[in-house]
Amino acid sequence: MKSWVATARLLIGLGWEIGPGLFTLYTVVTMSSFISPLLVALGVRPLVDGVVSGEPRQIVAGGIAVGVALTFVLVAPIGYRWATIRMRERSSFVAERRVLRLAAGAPQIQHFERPEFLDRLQTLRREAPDLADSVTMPFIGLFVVAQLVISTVLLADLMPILVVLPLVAIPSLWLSRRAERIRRRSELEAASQRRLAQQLFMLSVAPTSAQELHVASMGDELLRHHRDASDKANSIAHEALFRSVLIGSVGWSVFPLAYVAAMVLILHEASVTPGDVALALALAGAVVSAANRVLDLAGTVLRVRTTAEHYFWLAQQAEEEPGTVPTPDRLTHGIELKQVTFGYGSDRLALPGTDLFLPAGRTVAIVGENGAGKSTLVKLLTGMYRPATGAVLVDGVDLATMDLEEYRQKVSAGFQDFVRYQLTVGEAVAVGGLSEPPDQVRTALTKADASFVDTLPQGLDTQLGTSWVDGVELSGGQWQKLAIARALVRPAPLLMIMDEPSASLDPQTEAAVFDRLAAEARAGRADGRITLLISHRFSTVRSADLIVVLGKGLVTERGTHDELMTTGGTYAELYSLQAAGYR
Ligand SMILES: Nc1ncnc2c1ncn2[C@@H]1O[C@H](COP(=O)(O)OP(=O)(O)OP(=O)(O)O)[C@@H](O)[C@H]1O
Repeated sequence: MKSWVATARLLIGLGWEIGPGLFTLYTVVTMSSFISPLLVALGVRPLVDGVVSGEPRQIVAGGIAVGVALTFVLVAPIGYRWATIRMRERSSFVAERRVLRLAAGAPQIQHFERPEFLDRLQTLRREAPDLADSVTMPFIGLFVVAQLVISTVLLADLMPILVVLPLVAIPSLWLSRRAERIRRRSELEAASQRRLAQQLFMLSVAPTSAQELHVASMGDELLRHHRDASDKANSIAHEALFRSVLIGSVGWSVFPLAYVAAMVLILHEASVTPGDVALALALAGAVVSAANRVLDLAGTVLRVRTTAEHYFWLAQQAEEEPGTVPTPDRLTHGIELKQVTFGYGSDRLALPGTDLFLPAGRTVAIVGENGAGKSTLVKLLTGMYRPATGAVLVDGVDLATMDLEEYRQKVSAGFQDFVRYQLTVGEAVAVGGLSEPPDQVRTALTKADASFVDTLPQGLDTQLGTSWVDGVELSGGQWQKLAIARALVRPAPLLMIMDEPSASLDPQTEAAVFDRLAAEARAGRADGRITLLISHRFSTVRSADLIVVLGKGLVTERGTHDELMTTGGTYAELYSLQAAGYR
């Protein structure tokens, strides 16, 4: 029952978000289409009996009811069509926004790693328009039930035994539920194949992958995989649809047969008046219309509830008790990982009980081979992921207890797999700190050595991305400079993370950017700012206050460049190897 109420609340909330006026109008015109058959049934008995007995009051009352009903029949469809078109225009966007909020609004992103989350998200995305189309369902449901009850009372008034007629619908409803369960299972089974087909489609049409695909002539191969994935998804869905339609049809063939039997019973009754017969016939319309609605609704209600269940499930995964401990304005001690374990679901832990101390006011560089766990460390330090055991302590306070929204306002990060925002240049940088004043964008671009922006057709207002008519495409290094600028928009973060920020930069630019980052780090020293650099290029990390070597998620060496060179471990070996390459 609780989930029905929650579904009804979700639908009404969606309707309200689409627009209170439109929602109300849509509800009224939809419900008015139910009134007419009942009014006809109610009006026709006094009308016919009045005509037979010559009673004018009965004729007038019946005539008014039938007249009003006919007016509804004529006017309601016009309003209904208009309101439906307007609702459709808006509803899919509103539903899509709800899904977006679920996907993007969570404080952490850990759930994105789980296939079940992605499958449900895919299913919800496909079915969200259904949800938005059904916003009036809670009211319609009540109305249809009322219509059925009134029709039943009127039938019972004619002949008490007919009160059992609606009960005939129970087995049909039960079979409908079974049919819906089959469909729901198949949707989830097919979701991963649909997701695969969608990914292949996006890969084939994305300009970023077009070059590699064409050089390798992978078009036909991708098409084949796309066909396989969509065929698998379709065959799962078709088989389930066939079974559910079969079960549903068997269920609903019982009801019309029962009604025909009831009509025969009424006509055999000796005391019936002509008005009674007219009422029974008119009620056939009302009951059949109500039964049809119930039939439609039963399917829709179950389908919508299934969709709503995905929504609630996803909301539950993304939701968590927000921490309340405020983030300090400056760091005095530092950030510490204490016996942190973390894995992505496989048996192997990316961080198998890691201890690491990042002292306040220092620049710390982390180096290590591919897969050593450097980026995973960043995910935990930014609070995107939570340790399975152990803790990340910020000046001694467990990050899990802190207000993550506030903490992230004080963290800046540039990532190796940065986003190429198809916005204007100014916007693509400003998203790094939306609450910062606009002139910070210019300052950040200068720090990131992104003077190329001044040569673009509209400077900061230049649209980025070739999918726009006047959009400009940048080189890999220019995109990366924008990503670095984005990370520098916040002038005074507590933690500044640069995860492989210079892979696409030429050596001079890289040196210039690192000089500026070092100056930034010095400027933030008094506030205890920690600058964390992750790089495979050892020349860029040698000036860091502390260098940490990570191996299989554990700290294997730590010290300054000179100390590590003297020790003669992995760092010294790799540094010498890289340095020799440049000689
Ligand atoms: N999203 C993921 N799902 C599953 N496993 C992952 C995921 N991301 C990383 N891993 C695994 O976690 C381990 C650490 O990966 P991580 O990306 O942190 O390494 P890294 O040191 O940053 O590597 P690189 O230098 O190649 O960027 C690796 O074994 C990797 O396979």
